[in-house]
Amino acid sequence: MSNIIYIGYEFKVTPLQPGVEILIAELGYAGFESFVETEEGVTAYIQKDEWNASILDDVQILNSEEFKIAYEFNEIEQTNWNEEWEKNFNPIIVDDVCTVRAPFHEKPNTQYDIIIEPKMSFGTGHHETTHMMIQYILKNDFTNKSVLDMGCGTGVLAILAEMKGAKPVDAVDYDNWCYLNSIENVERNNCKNITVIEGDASVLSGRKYDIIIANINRNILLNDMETYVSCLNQNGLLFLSGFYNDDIPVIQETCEKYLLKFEEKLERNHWVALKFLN
Ligand SMILES: C[S@@+](CC[C@H](N)C(=O)[O-])C[C@H]1O[C@@H](n2cnc3c(N)ncnc32)[C@H](O)[C@@H]1O
Repeated sequence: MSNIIYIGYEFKVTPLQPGVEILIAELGYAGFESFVETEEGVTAYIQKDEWNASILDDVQILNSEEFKIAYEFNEIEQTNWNEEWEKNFNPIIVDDVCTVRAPFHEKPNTQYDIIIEPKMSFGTGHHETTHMMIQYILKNDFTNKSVLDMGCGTGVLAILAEMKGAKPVDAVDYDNWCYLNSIENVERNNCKNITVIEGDASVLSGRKYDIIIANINRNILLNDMETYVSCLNQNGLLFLSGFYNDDIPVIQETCEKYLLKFEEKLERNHWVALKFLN
């Protein structure tokens, strides 16, 4: 990884909160991979290969009158992500029962302890959508269920699914770096029932699952919904996240078109996660 070129954006944000929190969420969905909070705002990183000149066009907070945001960007060669993460990645605890932490953090007392070497993949539990998907996995029965984690990022949701008794579990991501990072994290957590697959919805043909978890984004979910539903067993569950409250009608309408039944909504900071029954 050491020779990958990144573009680093240094944002100065006033007022700092909730400006930085909203900005990070929006940048994550624009394709930025990692964030380091600073005294004045946040520095966000994206691989040069993923960057384009209109990368910030959909980041709405930049046009908001509530926040003053200035930025500059530079090309950088980042060589020591571990050191960066060690300084900036705190463990998170979900509902007092599940900790997501890095290998260098102390072992917690929670029932579930997930160790993630986050490097550059989305999925440390810090994002609202990951947090809500963890909550869904914690409160639903995964024992002996076949599970698909679509858009697995670090593999965190697949790992928790296995810890909750799911098997077999497929973890799919189209990003090569996420694919490799998920394999590492699956091994690090001694998971035995997870297969990590590199690809998009086209790799799903012919596969069947009792539960599908997909934390991606509105457009990919809408685009691939038909495929997901075709892979879902009767009475199977579909958990979706990666979109905002405002997106619920279009997501729900698409799910209902494929005869899924809406069951539950979770919400954090305008982000939502939905549960559907087949
Ligand atoms: C929002 S992150 C979620 C990561 C993790 N599941 C979590 O909950 O934290 C979305 C992930 O989906 C992957 N992704 C985006 N579009 C995809 C597609 N069409 N097929 C497979 N993976 C995709 C991205 O590479 C990214 O890792």
